[in-house]
Parts: sequence; C-alpha cells; structure tokens
Amino acid sequence: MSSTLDFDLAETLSTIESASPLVNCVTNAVTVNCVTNAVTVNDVANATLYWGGLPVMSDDEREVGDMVAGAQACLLNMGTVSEEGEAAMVAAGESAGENGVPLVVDPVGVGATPTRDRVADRLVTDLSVDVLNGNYGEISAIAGEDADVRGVESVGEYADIAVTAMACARRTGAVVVASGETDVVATEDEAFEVHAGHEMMGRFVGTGCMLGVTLATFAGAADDVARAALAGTLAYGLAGEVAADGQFGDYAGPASYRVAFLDAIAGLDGVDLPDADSRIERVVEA
Ligand SMILES: Nc1ncnc2c1ncn2[C@@H]1O[C@H](COP(=O)(O)OP(=O)(O)O)[C@@H](O)[C@H]1O
Ligand SMILES: Cc1ncsc1CCOP(=O)(O)O
Ligand SMILES: [Mg+2]
Repeated sequence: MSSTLDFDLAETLSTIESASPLVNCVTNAVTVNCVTNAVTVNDVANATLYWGGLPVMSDDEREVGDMVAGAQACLLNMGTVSEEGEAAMVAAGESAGENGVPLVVDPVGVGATPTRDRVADRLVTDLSVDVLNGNYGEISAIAGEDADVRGVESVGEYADIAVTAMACARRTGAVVVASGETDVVATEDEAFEVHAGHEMMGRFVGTGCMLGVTLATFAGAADDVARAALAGTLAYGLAGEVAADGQFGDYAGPASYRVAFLDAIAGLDGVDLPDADSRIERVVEA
C-alpha cells in the first residue's frame, strides 16, 4: 500500500508546471491585493501562478459555481467574510463537491468571533472539504478545543497540536494542515511534522493565505490529496527558507523578504533541495 510519504518533490513541482491546474479562489480583500507592495501584486493569485497554476478570483454567486465546475481546485478563504462572501463560498463549495473538484478551506479568524465560528462550522459541516488549513489557534477552534485567536493570529501554546489536528481531521473528514513554527499535516490516521520554513514567513500578512492557495494548487495537480498537502506544505516551507538564505535576492526587512519569497516560489523547481525528504516526520499514528 503506497504511503502518504511516497512522493518526489522535484517530480511534483514538474507535474504542476505541466498540469497548470486552474484554481478558483474565493478569498479575502486583504491579501488579494497586497497594498504594501508598490506594484499592488495579488499575493494569493501570484502564489498560484508561480507554482505553475492558473488563478481565477471568481467570487460572485451568479457565476462562481460554473467557474469552479471547470476548475481543478477551489480555495475558500474566509478572511473578510461578508454575507455575500459566505453565500459565494457555499455556492463554490457545493459546486466543487458536485464536480469532484478538490476543495481547500482556510477558516481565517475562526475562534475570534461567533460569526466566524458559525461560518467556519457551516463550511466544514455542509461542504465536502478535502484540505483544511489554518494556524494552530484556528485548527484548535474547529476541533472544539481551547484556542486563543486574536483577530486572525494564533496566540498561546498548543503543545498537542498534532493530536488536535488529527481530531480535526476526524471531525471534518479533511486532511488538516495546522500552520505555525512547525507545520503539521494530519489525516484521521496519522500526523506528520514538516520541518521547513523560516521565521520571516511570520512577519508579513498573507503567508497563511498563500499556504492555502499553495495547497489548492498542489491538490489540483495530484490524485492523492494527503500527499499533495504534504508536498505543498514542504515546498512552501522550503521556498521560505531559500528566500531567507538570500538565494532569491537580498532583503532589508519583511516587505522586501516577501518579494524574495514570491521569487523563491517561482524558482523552487530550479533549486537543489538535497534533504527535502528528511524534513517530514511522522509523529502520531492511530
Ligand atoms: N516562526 C516561523 N518559523 C517557520 N515558519 C513559519 C513561522 N511563522 C510562520 N511560518 C510559516 O508561514 C506559513 C503561515 O503560517 P502562519 O503564520 O501560522 O499562518 P497565518 O498567517 O494564517 O496565521 C506557514 O507555512 C508556516 O510554516
Ligand atoms: C489581516 C487579515 N484580516 C482579515 S483577513 C487577513 C489576512 C490574513 O492573512 P494570513 O492568514 O495569511 O495571515
Ligand atoms: Mg491565516
């Protein structure tokens, strides 16, 4: 039986380039256009493009179901969720379920307000979610455990996050990616720590949102969602590392690091990553 760990990262990156999956994103207004950047680039859309996917940011209830039906993956990001946004996310998620399109949900800020708790609960209950990605606080909130989420940031300690992520996977039926200093990828049966990333990735807004679209892009070019989630989480962290190492240009702070990070995503398939396979550790097995 093939294991979740059976993937070759270089081959995965090349598959995405050739598959060029169309990824529909119903996402928030904060990271869609990064106002801190002179060229007002779209972080979420560009992360998709730089991995080799094709982004489309359709979020109108009149068309989103049709757009998702023709896509290879769909991301729902509830960062600035409005009533219209909630209706659009449900329409997009229902279309994904009806058309067998991998669905990734980023429950941004769940645990911070009753509204976000309700919307997140509706998405994971009413939709068939393939991958759920959130920070430690958000995943703990969905698992029904103590969570401290200030705005959209996870605060506090989560010593058992791997066990919590597995509980969240059992509750939702999704592969769960709990992001933080060490990312955890969990299914109902096992949990892995992905030892990759850099603290600079936590110093600008949008890295969780960009992780979500990374997972959607990888899932859109794969036939195994759990393996795609592991590969995407690993690739994302490695891109953060090689950007921090200066391999994609010097940087003076988080704003210029963000540009180097985007360049690292675009160029990761050309970087030698000799120890990539050793970065994933199975930490819990049911
Ligand atoms: N201190 C850190 N060290 C290494 N990687 C980090 C750190 N902080 C964030 N990251 C990475 O940045 C991405 C976003 O994580 P996180 O900040 O938890 O999400 P969010 O922005 O949704 O709160 C994840 O891939 C995570 O691994
Ligand atoms: C600050 C903020 N507020 C609503 S959505 C958002 C962006 C969250 O981005 P990330 O989850 O990647 O930090
Ligand atoms: Mg986030």
